[in-house]
Amino acid sequence: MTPPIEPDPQPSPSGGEPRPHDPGRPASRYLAQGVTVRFGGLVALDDVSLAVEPGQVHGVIGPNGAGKTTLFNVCCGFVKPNAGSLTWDERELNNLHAHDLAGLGIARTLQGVGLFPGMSALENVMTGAGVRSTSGFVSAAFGLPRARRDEQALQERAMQTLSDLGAAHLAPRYPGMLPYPDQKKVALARALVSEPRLLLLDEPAAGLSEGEMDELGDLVQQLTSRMSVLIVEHHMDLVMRICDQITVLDFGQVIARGTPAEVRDDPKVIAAYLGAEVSAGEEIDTAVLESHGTTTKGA
Ligand SMILES: Nc1ncnc2c1ncn2[C@@H]1O[C@H](COP(=O)(O)OP(=O)(O)OP(=O)(O)O)[C@@H](O)[C@H]1O
Repeated sequence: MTPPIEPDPQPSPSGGEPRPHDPGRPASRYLAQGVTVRFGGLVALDDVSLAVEPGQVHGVIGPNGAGKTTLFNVCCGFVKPNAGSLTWDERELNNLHAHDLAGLGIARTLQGVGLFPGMSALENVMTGAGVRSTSGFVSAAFGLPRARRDEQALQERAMQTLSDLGAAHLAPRYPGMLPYPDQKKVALARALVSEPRLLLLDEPAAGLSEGEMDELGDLVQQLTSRMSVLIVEHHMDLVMRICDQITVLDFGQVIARGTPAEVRDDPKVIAAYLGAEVSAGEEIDTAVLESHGTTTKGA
């Protein structure tokens, strides 16, 4: 049986090593409870629950078609579940829409980077922070001083965010001119510029080289001092390295949850990836995982 979600557990940090105490640490918990999604006769998610604990990285994995993207889409308001609830800041998110996220302190990146082609990288990043602009529509429309000051501050913050990702040089360039990994950096900067408290990442490592993936992993771990992270990802090495907790889906159901070590050694997880029962305790053969819809570092 899948272990139940504990009422309010202490964070269980990656690899069992306690994270250093940080007074500015995030305090909110993101909960999905009993989420069910049907597409016609197909049950894509069946009573799925997960908890993203404050300041943790929570991974969602599973073979192809397991329901990972559907769960991600529910968490960011793209798909309305047939049953179940989402809770954030101890408040139930009834009828969540994607456009509500920014106001809730939640940001996301998608599989397709979705940058605006007619805007520079810097302008794209600035769009991610629109909600934090304090000047009203009228002052913006008439170019009043307050709007100009806001615009200036926003531009500086967007530049700083790009710079933090080592991407300041991309600022004036247009997405169509950028290689895919750089487009992903800009998309990540656009999510981070709003200073979210929860970051939802859908396959952020897709299309990245081994070195870029290492960099991404380090970055995500650094972000946990300011935010919690939910990540859907195929690259097993990355997931195992950076996640504190992992939820494993198969055929729309949670088949396991726990630390990377717990999940890696779970016979149900191994069987789901291999499509057959194998002996408990056997290491997941990463080459086999690859051929079952899960890629490893550098794949
Ligand atoms: N909009 C949709 N309409 C109908 N069926 C859908 C829709 N979206 C997903 N599905 C089905 O729901 C199931 C779960 O799909 P989902 O994309 O969530 O899985 P996944 O784990 O993300 O797969 P992958 O790793 O291949 O991206 C699949 O059987 C898929 O075909």
